[in-house]
Amino acid sequence: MKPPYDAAMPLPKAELHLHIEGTLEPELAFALAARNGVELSYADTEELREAYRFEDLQSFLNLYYELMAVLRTERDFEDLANAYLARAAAQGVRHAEIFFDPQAHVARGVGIGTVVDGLWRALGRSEENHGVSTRLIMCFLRDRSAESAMETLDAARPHLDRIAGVGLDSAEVGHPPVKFREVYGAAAALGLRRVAHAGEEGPPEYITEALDVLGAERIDHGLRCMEDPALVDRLVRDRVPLTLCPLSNVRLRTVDVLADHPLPAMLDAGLLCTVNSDDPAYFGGYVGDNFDAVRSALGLDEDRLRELARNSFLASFLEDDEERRARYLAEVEAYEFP
Ligand code: HPA
Ligand SMILES: [Zn+2]
Repeated sequence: MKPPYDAAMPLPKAELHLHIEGTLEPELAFALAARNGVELSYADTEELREAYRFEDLQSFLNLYYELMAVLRTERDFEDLANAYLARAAAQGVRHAEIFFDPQAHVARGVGIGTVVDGLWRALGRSEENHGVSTRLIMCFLRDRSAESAMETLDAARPHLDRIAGVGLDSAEVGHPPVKFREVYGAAAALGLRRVAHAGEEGPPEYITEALDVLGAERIDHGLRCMEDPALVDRLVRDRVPLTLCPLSNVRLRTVDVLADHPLPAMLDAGLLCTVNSDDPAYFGGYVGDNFDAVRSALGLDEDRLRELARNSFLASFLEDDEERRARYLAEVEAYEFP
């Protein structure tokens, strides 16, 4: 068992926006390809890394879905999750709420049971092995049909004891939240928490819809709320958390350069912002790297960094374990910057 708090650790934080498939590092992709006899269309890790030049969300998603072909067995998902948890722990992550994309696996003939059981082999022992508490959030792919989302929720029923909530990801524009009204209603009736990607590439109206139609409790990204002052007022008033991913925004060209990122303006506006890594293997850094990058590019001071860490625990789904949340928050307040 790891000690609960070590002053030599980085700033304690929760990670709330992390796609487990987006933690597939090139080295692990090649190792799993070899283990499973899967042919990749890249000669080596260097050639694969060359492909990590994205124009937008879709160009990233194309590679993200392609590389998933190497994930086939429970052990693959276990190894993937353990690799992430070890890296996250080293960057101060104490709690992680982890997305996974079952439809992308089921479409390749890998059942949802393989995915959940495999991930759980790592997550179920994460506290002992990594000192990180976890939750699992099942995402629906918004560029697939509403019927497919509902089938996915049905297929997940035997596994709901290990799934804390549902989310919505993949290609945003043209796939408004309203498309998923029914499945979110069904998820709520099953007692699942609800989050949704909105306002990454899509317009501010998608954020409003995610709140009003889907009952989203957190907005993933939400960057484009800044185009609508009335929406910002609402998000501030209702303390709706936003899970921002600064390095992702630069890599997917939502923001030109990190120095132009609206995070400082969003914090000044009183928004409950958190900093996360999204797909760290693809976007050049894990959550601690995102903290370091915004610290240097945006000149955030220690009070702001502590606020971001505090927000991450306030925004987390730890309502079922308030004692733990209080412990994490105390660690944030006690943290001494080096
Ligand atoms: O950043 C993202 N946005 C939308 N869908 C995703 N699926 C993985 N990463 C992302
Ligand atoms: Zn995301």
